[in-house]
Amino acid sequence: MTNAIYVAIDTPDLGQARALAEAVSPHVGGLKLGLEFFAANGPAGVAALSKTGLPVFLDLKLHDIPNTVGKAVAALAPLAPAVLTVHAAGGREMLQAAKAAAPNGCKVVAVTVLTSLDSADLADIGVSSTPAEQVARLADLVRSAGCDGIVCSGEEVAAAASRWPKGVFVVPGLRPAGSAVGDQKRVLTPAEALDRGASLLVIGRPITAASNPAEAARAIAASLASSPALTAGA
Ligand SMILES: O=C(O)c1cc(=O)[nH]c(=O)n1[C@@H]1O[C@H](COP(=O)(O)O)[C@@H](O)[C@H]1O
Repeated sequence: MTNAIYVAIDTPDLGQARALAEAVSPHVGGLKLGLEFFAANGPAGVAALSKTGLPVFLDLKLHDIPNTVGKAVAALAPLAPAVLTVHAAGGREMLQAAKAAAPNGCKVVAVTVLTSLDSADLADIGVSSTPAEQVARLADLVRSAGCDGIVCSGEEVAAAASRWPKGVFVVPGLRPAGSAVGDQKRVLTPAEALDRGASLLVIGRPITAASNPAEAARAIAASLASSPALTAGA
């Protein structure tokens, strides 16, 4: 059975990242390395964490003109990420360029509406749609551009998954009941997100900021064990 949990290793410290990855590895399906880790450690850091043997989700949320994004994805290809993120708002040609440059086996998923945003934040940037409407619109764009899936919150994943049966649905903004929400605004528990159709669960601070990250990861994995969707995974 696939473990759908990808732990977000959000730290600039390579030693700490390696120790965290090793501690939680029995309880997760992969590692998510994002901007904080990449800005400090670059491709060499990604290669170092790949040695844990866990699949690596490289979350750089690329968003630029098509030529630049295509070349950046090509430059990242030797790292053989299992999953790579771009921003759906980069538009169709950018999405096509990213997918065309991605290595075989790499899922290119596009961020729709960040889980740290709500309707008021969307209004601030000139988007009058609700997060649900905007996610649906961008999911259709991402699909028609030939990418593999989207990143959205647990609130939108059921609707998105019903419209795209073969899509990969990455869901961050996850909090076990009672844990601190922090800067996230559209939040669900990991089990709820899995039940609603998430294929991959991105979980950071509920694991990494816990006093015992391995135990936190084990408990979250156990909370998913009764889900009918347990076999879902990237
Ligand atoms: O692409 C992502 O992974 C992502 C998209 C999104 O909309 N929201 C979001 O929180 N993320 C990432 O998911 C992780 C969430 O971390 P925690 O809030 O600590 O669980 C961070 O690494 C974010 O960069």
